[in-house]
Amino acid sequence: MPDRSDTPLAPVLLGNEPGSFPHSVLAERHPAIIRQVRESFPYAPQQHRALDALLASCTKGVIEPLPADAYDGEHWASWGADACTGRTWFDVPWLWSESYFYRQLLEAVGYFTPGPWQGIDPFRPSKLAELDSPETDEELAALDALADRPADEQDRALLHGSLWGNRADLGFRMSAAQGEAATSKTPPLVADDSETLWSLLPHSGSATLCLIADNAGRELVPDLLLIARLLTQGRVGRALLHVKPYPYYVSDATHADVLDALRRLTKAPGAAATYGRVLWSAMTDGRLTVRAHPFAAAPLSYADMPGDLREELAAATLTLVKGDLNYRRLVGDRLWPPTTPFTAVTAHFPGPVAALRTLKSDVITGLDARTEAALVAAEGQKWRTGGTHALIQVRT
Ligand SMILES: O=P(O)(O)OC[C@@]1(O)O[C@H](CO)[C@@H](O)[C@@H]1O
Repeated sequence: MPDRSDTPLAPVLLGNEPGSFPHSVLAERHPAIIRQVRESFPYAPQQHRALDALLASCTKGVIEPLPADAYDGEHWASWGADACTGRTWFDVPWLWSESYFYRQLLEAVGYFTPGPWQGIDPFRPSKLAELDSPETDEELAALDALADRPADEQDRALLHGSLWGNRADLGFRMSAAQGEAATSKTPPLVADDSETLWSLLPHSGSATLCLIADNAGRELVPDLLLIARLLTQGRVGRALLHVKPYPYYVSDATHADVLDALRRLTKAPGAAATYGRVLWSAMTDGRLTVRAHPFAAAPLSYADMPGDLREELAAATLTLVKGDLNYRRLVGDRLWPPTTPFTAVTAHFPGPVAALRTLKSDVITGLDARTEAALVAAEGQKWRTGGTHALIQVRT
């Protein structure tokens, strides 16, 4: 396995280059998210004023500190707040800027302030709409036909459901054209280590799986279906589902979203309800546990994870890391040459790890030179951010 120390560090992504994808997220997507949040609930004048102030700060101003009594002030101090405060949002690491934006957005709507708005998720209306959509009905109905297929086909379908479910993230839809297909000249999967993934989960009933979730709604539903399948097939004996401690990156899953998705499954007709019951009983007997570690919303790479989380992930047979943002945190939010070995940039991870991700940002590693050349020849650099390609990468 290539060692991390053999791999020169690539530049950290910043948002200060006009025309770049990170710049467009800070300059266009964040103001659009503030607009969306204003419309999500009848917020009071002081909340609108706080949103005005955040809009001014994040587009034309500098990074402001959290309130002195913020419950997580110490976390943010240890995550680099002092070094970033007073600088523009465009000049600090992009990952830091984005993560802090969501923290300040929740501050503005009173999510952490004792009172009637405490704990009200500004993104819940859009998450619920997605869960209630006809597309979700169709996806769940497809489970009925799947039940008659051979076991390995069912495994594969549910793995791919979880993988491509990552395309359905609500923040991403604000800036990407929907429905674009990968060109016929380039494969939808740019890397596929799924055979290795399955070999790590034999039918022994003894494996522990950690799944680090990404989005709620149409991504979390197939993630839960995959967990149910792995539990019923004995490929996994115990599963830990890691979600965010508070609403984040528009549609990221929280514990409340897990419960909404689970209720959606148990109330559905046909096979979907059976999956729902499997998950319900696994939660009640302790085979499926939901975790919301503060580090899940940290603006840092997983290389910097704290000891308690490291210990938990070290004990897992496999950790499945879902989505684009988690991929950025797994390999480091850097402009790596695409052929940089995935095994080298994930050498820090405490145990076997698999990334399931659709490509929605510039960060990419682990491609072979031929695949990269074919992608560039067909699409320029659009394949990196368009969400039309995906990968399954494993480090054992
Ligand atoms: O993690 P996810 O939901 O797959 O994607 C998150 C995302 O939409 O947000 C970031 C930009 O804000 C990008 O990394 C990525 O495109």
